[in-house]
Amino acid sequence: MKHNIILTKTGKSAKGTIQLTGSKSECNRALILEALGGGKVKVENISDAADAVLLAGILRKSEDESLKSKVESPQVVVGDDEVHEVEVIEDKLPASDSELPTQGLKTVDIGPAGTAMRFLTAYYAIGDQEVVLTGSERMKQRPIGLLVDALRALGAEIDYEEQEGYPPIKLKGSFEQRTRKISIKGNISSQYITALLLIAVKLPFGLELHIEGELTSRPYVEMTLAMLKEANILHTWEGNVISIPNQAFATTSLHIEPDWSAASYWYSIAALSDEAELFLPGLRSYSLQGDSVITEIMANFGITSQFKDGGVYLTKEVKPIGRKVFDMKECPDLAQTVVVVCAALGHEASFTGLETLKIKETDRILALQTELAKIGVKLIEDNEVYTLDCSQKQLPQRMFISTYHDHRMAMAFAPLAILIPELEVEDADVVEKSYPAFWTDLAKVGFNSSPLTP
Ligand SMILES: O=C(O)C1=C[C@@H](OP(=O)(O)O)[C@@H](O)[C@H](O)C1
Ligand SMILES: C=C(OP(=O)(O)O)C(=O)O
Repeated sequence: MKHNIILTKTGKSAKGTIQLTGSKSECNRALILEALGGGKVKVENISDAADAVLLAGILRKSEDESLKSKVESPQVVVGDDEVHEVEVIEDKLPASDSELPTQGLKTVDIGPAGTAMRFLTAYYAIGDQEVVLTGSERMKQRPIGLLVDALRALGAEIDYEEQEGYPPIKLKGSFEQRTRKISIKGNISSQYITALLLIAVKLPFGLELHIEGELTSRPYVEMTLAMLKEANILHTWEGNVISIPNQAFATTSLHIEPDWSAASYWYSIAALSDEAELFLPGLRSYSLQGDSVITEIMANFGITSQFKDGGVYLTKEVKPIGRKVFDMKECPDLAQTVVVVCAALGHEASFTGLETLKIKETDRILALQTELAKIGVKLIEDNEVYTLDCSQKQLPQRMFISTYHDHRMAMAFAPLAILIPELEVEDADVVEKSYPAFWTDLAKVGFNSSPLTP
């Protein structure tokens, strides 16, 4: 059932301390490494993001007490209308200390979790059990063909259950490595590349991965290699070739940093407020997450980020907005945040690097265009450059935001409640995918969200 809320905000200042949950991206990688690590890799500060909790439930022992409250339920609601079930044979989940998946799952429903879908595809491809991997209706429209082709070239047997190139897929559990050298296009999703890099160390002959053409979302590949390095897995990256030999994991604890993509909504709140004094504990200036670039982007909107006391302080100074062009290729998950802030402030900026947005939780370009039209703002494409036209901008007294099963649509538009007296947000639970505490955190700085009774 979808729950809409009415969001209002008292005053135009935002002051408070917000403890963000762990990074979904870091956590998903850490969980795969934990599962492959033969008991050597531990994960600290697991994220509350529903996508990560779901992945943990699939990969970890069900008797793991520390996770029990989060993973025990056989059904996980993950931000859309569907309830995704993790189906288990023999009532047993694969043990975290198993080196490769050897028993257990028959059908795994990963819901809307794209990163987890891609990582599990590689993980099960080299295992020895037959697994059907499926997901939400949207997941069945998100391409996986390039990753499947790469895994098949390595020696995996994978079939499509419905549409060629898309989930659901059947992984046969009969891997025999044919080659160590494969190539993959880099401009569709970096998640395919990360998926291959995560399993590389388990390939008997290792991996030599050639990235063809442009690499999108590059910081996510760097995050993967940095986390592998924390587990003592070494690599070389020369030109467009990344090589990882077969190696053993060292005993490691991977500590998950707070989520910088989630932090971006606090920057947006600060940017739309007259006054802001926010503290986000745990965030450091050096981060594995490329989305920490939000500090630089938001400096253009008068937001100062000061790193001290083990976190970041945000303050706001009203000043003219400097930058006109924003390239989002390395930080696609920030695109909605920055586009909405510019639109709300009537700043006619241009955006590049938005190509991958069409294949995420929804077609984010179309979703942005549709919702921004409600405040009279256009997002116009010309040769892959998207420019805001704010000439007809008009903020209404009440606005309804459609969220399209996309957590980032809800979170990017929510700060508009600072400027619009009543904001109705569709399907508020959609935020659970990456930031379940979003609405309760907003309440700490004067937002009020009340459920809309049908
Ligand atoms: O590897 C990751 O953790 C992610 C990579 C990015 O995807 P693409 O590489 O498909 O752009 C990003 O949008 C996603 O939210 C998380
Ligand atoms: C694109 C995203 O996630 P995923 O691809 O993991 O579904 C996201 O969190 O914005």
